[in-house]
Amino acid sequence: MADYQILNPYSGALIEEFDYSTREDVERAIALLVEGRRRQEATPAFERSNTLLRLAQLLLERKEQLAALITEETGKTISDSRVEIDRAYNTAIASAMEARAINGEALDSDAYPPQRDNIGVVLWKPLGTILCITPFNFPINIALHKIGPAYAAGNTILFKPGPQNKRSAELLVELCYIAGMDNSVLQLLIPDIEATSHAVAHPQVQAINFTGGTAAANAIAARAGYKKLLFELGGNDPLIVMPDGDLNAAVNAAINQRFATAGQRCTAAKRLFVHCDVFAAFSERLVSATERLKVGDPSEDDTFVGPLIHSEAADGVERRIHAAVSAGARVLCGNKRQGNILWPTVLAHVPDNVELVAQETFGPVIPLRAFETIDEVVALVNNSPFGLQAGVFTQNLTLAKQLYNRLDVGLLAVNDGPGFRAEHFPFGGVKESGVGREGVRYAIREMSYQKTLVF
Ligand SMILES: NC(=O)c1ccc[n+]([C@@H]2O[C@H](COP(=O)([O-])OP(=O)(O)OC[C@H]3O[C@@H](n4cnc5c(N)ncnc54)[C@H](O)[C@@H]3O)[C@@H](O)[C@H]2O)c1
Ligand SMILES: O=CCS(=O)(=O)O
Repeated sequence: MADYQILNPYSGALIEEFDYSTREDVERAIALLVEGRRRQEATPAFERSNTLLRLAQLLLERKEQLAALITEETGKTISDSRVEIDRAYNTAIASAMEARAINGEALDSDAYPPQRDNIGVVLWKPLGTILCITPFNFPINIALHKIGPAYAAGNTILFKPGPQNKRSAELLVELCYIAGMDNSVLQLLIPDIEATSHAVAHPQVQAINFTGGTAAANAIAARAGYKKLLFELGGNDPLIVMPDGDLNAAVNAAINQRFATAGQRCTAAKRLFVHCDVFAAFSERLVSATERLKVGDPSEDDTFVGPLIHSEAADGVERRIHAAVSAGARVLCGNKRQGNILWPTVLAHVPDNVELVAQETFGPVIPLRAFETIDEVVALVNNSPFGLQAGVFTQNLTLAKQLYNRLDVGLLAVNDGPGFRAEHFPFGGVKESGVGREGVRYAIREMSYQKTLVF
C-alpha cells in the first residue's frame, strides 16, 4: 500500500496514492539547491522580477485548472478556490515589484566619536536555501507567499506542501519552471515527517519558513537548531460588534470570514463578541443569513459551505459543538452533519472554558458571547494563547485606537473582520500565533540578511 492516499474530502473518492520522498531525495534536492545559489547570484533582480511577472500571468491563464485542483483536494468551494488564485496573482505581482526594490541604506561614520571619515553601505543579501512548509487550506497562495519573496530575495527554495496538496503543488512548481525558475533554484518534495525533519536540521538549509499548527512548529523548532525561523501559526481571532457598529456589515463579515473555507482559516472570525445592547438584533440577522447559505457540493458555483478536509477534522469540530451544548450553549442554527460536511452553526451562551472557544476551532461554527464593557471584552480577547488578528465594528475611532493599543494581536481591522488580508500588508501575530512577518516586502527581509560595506 502506498504511503499516502489523497481522498476527495467531499466524495471520499481516491484521487491519487503515492510514496513519500525519501531522505536520499532530500539530500539530492538540497545538494542541487546549494548549486542553485550561484545561479541566483548571477541573476539580476530585474530578471527575477520578470520571472515572477510571467508566473503571475500563468496563474491567471491556468486559474480554472488550479482552482479545480484546490477544490478537489481540499473541499474548498470552487468560488473560494477562484478567489485564492486571484489572491495568488496579487502575491506574485507584489513579489515581482518588491524584487526590484530591495533597497538598503547608506550611513556616515560621523554620528559618534571618534572622528572618522567612513561611509557605510548596507545591502540585503539572500540567506541561501529556504525550506518552505505549507498547510492544506490555501495550497497556492500560502505557497506563493513563501516562494515569491524567497525567490525575489535571491534564495533557493525547497518547497514542502501538505501531502493532500501534491497535485496543486506540482502544477504550481511546473508554472514556476515555465516562468523561468530553474530546478536548481526550486525543488518540490513531499517527505514523511522524519525525512522532513532531516531537511529542517540540514546544515545547508538556512531558514525554515513554516505555516501550520503549533504542534508542528514546536517539533520544527526543536530540530532546527541555530537557523532563522519564520512561523505563521494558528489563531483564535475575535470579531467585536459595538452598539454603533453597522450590524448588516458585521453579519456579512461574520458569514464570509467564518463560514467560507468551511471555517478552516487561521484568520477566521472564530469568536464573536457582541455588545449586550445589540446582541438580540445581531443574533437574529446572523441566524437568518446563515440559514440562507447553500451547503453541499463544493464544485457547484453557488455552494457557500463545503466539507472539512477529512473526517477526523469534522469529528473534532462536531465533538466540540456537542461538548459546548452539554455545557449549556444554545444552538441557534446548524448543528447538523452529512459526511465531512458540517452545517454552518451559530451558538449562544457558550461557556468561556469549553474547547470550542478556548482553543482554535477549524470549522464553520460561530460562538456568540455578549459583553457589557470594553475592559471585559479586552480581557476576553486577550485570554488566549493566540494573538493573530482582530476585527471591530464601530464608528468610534477613539475606541478603535484604544482596542488597537490594548488587544494582543498583529492587526486590528476597523469595520472589517479579523479575516482582512491584503497580500502586501505585514501579516503575522504574537504569542503562539507565530514569529516574524509575512506580506511580501516583510517576508523578503525575513529571508535575507544585511551586509555592510565600509570605505
Ligand atoms: N498563520 C497563517 O498564515 C496560517 C495559515 C493557514 C493555516 N494556519 C494554521 O495551520 C493549521 C492547519 O493547517 P494544517 O492542518 O495543514 O497544519 P499542520 O501543522 O498539520 O501541517 C502544516 C504543514 O506542516 C507539515 N508538518 C506537520 N508536522 C510536521 C513536523 N513535525 N515537522 C515538519 N513538518 C510538519 C505538514 O505536512 C504540512 O505540510 C491551523 O493551526 C491553522 O491556524 C496558519
Ligand atoms: O489561513 C489563513 C490564510 S489567509 O487567508 O489569512 O491568508
